[in-house]
Amino acid sequence: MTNAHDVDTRPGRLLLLLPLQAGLVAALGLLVTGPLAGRWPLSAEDGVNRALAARRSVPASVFSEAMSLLAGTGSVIALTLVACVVLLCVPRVPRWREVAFLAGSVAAQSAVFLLVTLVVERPRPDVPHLDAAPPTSSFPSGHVGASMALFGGLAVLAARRLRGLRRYLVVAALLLIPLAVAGSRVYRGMHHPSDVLAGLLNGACTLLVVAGALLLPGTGAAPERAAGDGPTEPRPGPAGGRTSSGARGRVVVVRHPHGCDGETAARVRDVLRGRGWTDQVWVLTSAEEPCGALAARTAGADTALVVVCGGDGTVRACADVLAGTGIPMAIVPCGTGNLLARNLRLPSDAAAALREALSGEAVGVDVGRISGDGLAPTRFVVMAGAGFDAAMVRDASPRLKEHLGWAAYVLSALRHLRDPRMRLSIRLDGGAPLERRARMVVIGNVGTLQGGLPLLPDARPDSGRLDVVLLDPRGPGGWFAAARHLASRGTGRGSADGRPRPAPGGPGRLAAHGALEYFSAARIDLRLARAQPRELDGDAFAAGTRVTAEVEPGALRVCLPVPVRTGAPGAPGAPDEQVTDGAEGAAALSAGN
Ligand SMILES: Nc1ncnc2c1ncn2[C@@H]1O[C@H](COP(=O)(O)OP(=O)(O)OP(=O)(O)O)[C@@H](O)[C@H]1O
Repeated sequence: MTNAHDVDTRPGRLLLLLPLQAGLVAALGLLVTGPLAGRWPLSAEDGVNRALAARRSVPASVFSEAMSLLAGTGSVIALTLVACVVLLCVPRVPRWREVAFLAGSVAAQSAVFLLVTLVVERPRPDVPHLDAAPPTSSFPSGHVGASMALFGGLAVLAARRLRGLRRYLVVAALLLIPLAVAGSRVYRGMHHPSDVLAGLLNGACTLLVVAGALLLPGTGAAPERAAGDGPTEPRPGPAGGRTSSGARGRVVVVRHPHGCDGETAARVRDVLRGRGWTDQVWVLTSAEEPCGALAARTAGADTALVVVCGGDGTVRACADVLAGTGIPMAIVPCGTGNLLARNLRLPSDAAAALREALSGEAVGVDVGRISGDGLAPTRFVVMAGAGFDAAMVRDASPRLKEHLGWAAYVLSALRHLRDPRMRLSIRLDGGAPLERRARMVVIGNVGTLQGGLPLLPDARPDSGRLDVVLLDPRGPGGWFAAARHLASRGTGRGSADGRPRPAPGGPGRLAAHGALEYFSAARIDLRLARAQPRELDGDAFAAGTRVTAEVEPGALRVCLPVPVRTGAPGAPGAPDEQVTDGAEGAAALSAGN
């Protein structure tokens, strides 16, 4: 549990470690030049310098000169300035905190270095020098310390931003630079090996201290605000009136650590504090507990709001706990698909979504309750599926998801285009079973996929019903017709076959030459002839033959911005054209109208 109040003073306290660090490096320098001088391994250092000086070559000298130039004072200042300008101008939201970290690390390292050289005096190695020797002590190496602060600092930022293989490659490449500078300085006869080790140590310690002060979530550094951010004063919000002391109640923040990185978490924390939610309890999700300890945190406690920082899987797991409790949920989209957030028209930026949600109203949204063989009763908020889409979800590579986002699902889908059709029977609201063949069956609470593709054009999160689509394309022509139908609905262009018509001999509505069949019901019972892969809100579940889904109208209170738009975005003439304002609109959605 982390309380925002507990961490306010940490940055100041951590920066106090810098003088301590200067003292330690200076003490090390005094040891190296005093009692330890002449003892192994320091006694071997002159030999190393002499051996390198004796083996100098043109390529090595050119390389070492380039490295020394790169780590020179002028280059480090210029590169730091460029990096800071890039951090401020290139991302959508200026990265003030990262700028402060980088510039602060470079400046703090130099300050510690200068302080140490006031105390420690060590002559340069007794070999020919390839550079003019600066007046400072040989211990520690300023070039190496500066390059560690700058390139090591960039490595820290890259490690926070990048994912997968790219992260390791970039971080390794950046960390190699100070090592190459260290070797170059010894090669050029400018430093003993222990000088460059002390430079590396000084740079690394500076990074640790400054990162601890400025980058860790909850360090209480100046809030980072996007352009157009609202005022920081607490405003009327979706839930949880103020206590007598003026503060709001407790907010539990559920954080999927992979999707919601440290910086996003810090922005979420800042937005919440700016809106008066100072009593924050943070819980982390895990593969085994996709909503962390949310149930324990909300059981019996006075939780006024739950903020979910994750993708649809995390939102689903939290919704399963919160449905029916009345505790409102705010969604901070941090996943790959974020389909519920998209369908509810929340901004894709995490902090912006939270700000808008907190400025709006908590309204009732339907959830689906689902069970089956090997599927313990649980809930979903987006879509549940069996067949093609579940196989696609199951086989999407996590690594590709990290690099390509939802395009990874498209690649996975291509592998399953030729999967065999399923035989199934479907019962709607306890009616007679309908026998069908299909490649995929999807039951949806909302209907729009990535790119505005309306898989279930009539689905609305407040309809009090669930929508169903069966996909049964025959051959490439069928797939093309289905794709064209969905795409034309997505862009608002109707096709000749675009109008769904009643299915002959059943309650469904056919479209795309019969490749798509739509239903709607409050309860759906599915029987599959053979065990099929199944998915809930983008997470694969065990294969099985039975699925029962039932709607729980308005069971989940979700904080939505006002004006409230309802319906499937992108569907022409569909409810997404409706825009209602303020509390009235929220109330209408809440009532499932
Ligand atoms: N700390 C964790 N480490 C590994 N897996 C986790 C962790 N926390 C949650 N998970 C798993 O992540 C899945 C939920 O991920 P989530 O849906 O939030 O992200 P996503 O798949 O990227 O987003 P989306 O569903 O929007 O595409 C669950 O299957 C859960 O078991």
